[in-house]
Amino acid sequence: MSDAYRWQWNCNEDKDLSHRERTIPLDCASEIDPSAMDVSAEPAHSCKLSDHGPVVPTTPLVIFLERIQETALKTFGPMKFDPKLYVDLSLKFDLPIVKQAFNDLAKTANGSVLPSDFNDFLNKYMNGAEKDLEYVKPIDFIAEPEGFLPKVAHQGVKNWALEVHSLWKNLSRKVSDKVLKHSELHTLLPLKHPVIIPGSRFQEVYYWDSYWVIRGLLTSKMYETAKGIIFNLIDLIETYGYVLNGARAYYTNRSQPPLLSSMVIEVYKQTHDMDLVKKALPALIKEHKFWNSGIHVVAIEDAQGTIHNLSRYYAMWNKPRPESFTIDTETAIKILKNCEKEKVYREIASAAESGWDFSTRWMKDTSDLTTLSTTMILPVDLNTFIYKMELDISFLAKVSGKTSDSLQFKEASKARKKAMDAVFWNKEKGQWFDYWLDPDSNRKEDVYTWDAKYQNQDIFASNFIPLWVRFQDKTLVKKVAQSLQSSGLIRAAGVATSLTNSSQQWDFPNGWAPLQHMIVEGLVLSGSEEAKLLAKDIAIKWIRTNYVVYKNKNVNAMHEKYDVTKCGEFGGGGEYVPQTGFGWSNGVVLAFLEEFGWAQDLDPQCQ
Ligand SMILES: OC[C@H]1O[C@H](O[C@H]2O[C@H](CO)[C@@H](O)[C@H](O)[C@H]2O)[C@H](O)[C@@H](O)[C@@H]1O
Repeated sequence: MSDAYRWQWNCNEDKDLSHRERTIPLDCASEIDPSAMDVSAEPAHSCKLSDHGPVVPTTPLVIFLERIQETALKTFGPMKFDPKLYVDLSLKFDLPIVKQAFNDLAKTANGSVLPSDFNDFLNKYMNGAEKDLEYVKPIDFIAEPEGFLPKVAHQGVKNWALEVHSLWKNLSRKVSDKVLKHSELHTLLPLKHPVIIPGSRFQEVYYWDSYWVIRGLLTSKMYETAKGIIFNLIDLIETYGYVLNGARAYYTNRSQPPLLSSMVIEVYKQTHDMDLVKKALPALIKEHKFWNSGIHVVAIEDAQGTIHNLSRYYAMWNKPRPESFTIDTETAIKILKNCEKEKVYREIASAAESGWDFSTRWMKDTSDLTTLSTTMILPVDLNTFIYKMELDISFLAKVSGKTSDSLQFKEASKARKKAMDAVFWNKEKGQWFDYWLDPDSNRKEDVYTWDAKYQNQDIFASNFIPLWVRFQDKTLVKKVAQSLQSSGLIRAAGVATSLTNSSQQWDFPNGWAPLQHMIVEGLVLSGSEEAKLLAKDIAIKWIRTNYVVYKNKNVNAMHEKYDVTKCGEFGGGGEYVPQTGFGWSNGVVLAFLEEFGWAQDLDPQCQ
């Protein structure tokens, strides 16, 4: 990346704004003197690693709610404190009125308020997140759809599956008219179509979660609801140029694992809806450009001298994440220089963009979050998703009669496959490894030089995600399946995320529904009998643990993640308490039951 390009990002700072309010538009001009733009007021050379990259503007409401969040922490204390709650509040009056009332509150020297005064203020001037959304029964929900899970013979499992299916009603919402009319008072974004939320603290749509929600909805024969979700995501691309992490004003500075094309393909396979395809295609092409230009793309020269392009996560943000403002501020407290803090904040936000927030996968020191280096890693899974996006766009363009687009994306997919083979694939180990970009590596201009020593050979479930798309090659699948079996990831209740117990949620001993699903589906699609048996074994373990937790924990709830070391335990770790609901877990259980069924004599209890 050339310095000329870097400076474009530091060109439009508004000096009248507070440090927190300064933002750098993506398309600002490049003539301004870069040294005048340094927010940290520290010379760049004094920073060990300084931040580079665009910053998407945030809204005055988000900035105000961050102050509310900080005050709430000081007032109520850290016990059971969830910072997200405060950036999800909406205003009952215009921002200047609410700001004034907040400024008028009597505060102690450390910024806390008498709890009763703060509660009165919140009640008088704010609404809770639940007021922004209305429960809505999905138009295509039927208590027992015709042809529902024909392969499930066990009555107990069938009844449970029907309960899971009925959870779509609990998770279905419509953005309220108040939000549509006065969006400036709400951080919830005004989506037109009904949504399915993950559940609990996640009361808004999430990008990659939606793929597994849709897989479940298809099993539930809820095609219209599935299409509505896709249309909302397309609207986000039309507005922002990419799908946001989630449908909140504070998520506009990053995306999430790009799976929209996969959603469109799955719905198209079931409905053959050409209108959907025609609407989706231009948006998908726009999204492809987002992931393959600017900061998201990296050039790397392989051992044979061929130059490849691969993509990386790179959030357009260098401050604490608003939904975790107090947490990120605390994490970076030991970093003294602003320029280095901004770098840490960008790495944190980029890890959130990866969907794996947080994981030792992105950390130099597995016990220290300030060593997150997300933007310096070429991730195997992201490039698998973009490879799939290229194949999907090629297919969708073909069925729409757009032959030249179809050929162009076919070529792009071939180039990425070659790049993934050259950079990630490790023949000896039978896995694809993330590649760490070494800033000091022998680099010619903007091109990194590949070196085997920068493949991260630690074991993560993501090392096996290409199986999901690369299932055509039977010999390769066999090798990868053997490597998976001996990796140590397959445990009593499913596939672990990694082998490192770091207390981060995207690490051992947690297992996540999307990871189980992509690995299992990849093994099934391979057509190899051995791989299929392994897939079935993982799916049965996963279904059992979901079933037993649901039945035995007295709450009849599906969880966000599970502890895969023991059947019947939900997961933990990370920065918030375990959540229930839960969109993608429901989707994956239904998709597995559709694929594998459940025999009458197969006990769903832990063995
Ligand atoms: O509030 C902290 C973080 O929460 C989200 O991440 C987690 O939940 C998402 C919704 O289920 C899921 O998509 C993600 O993989 C989880 O790690 C959110 O996406 C983050 O941006 C946010 O900082």
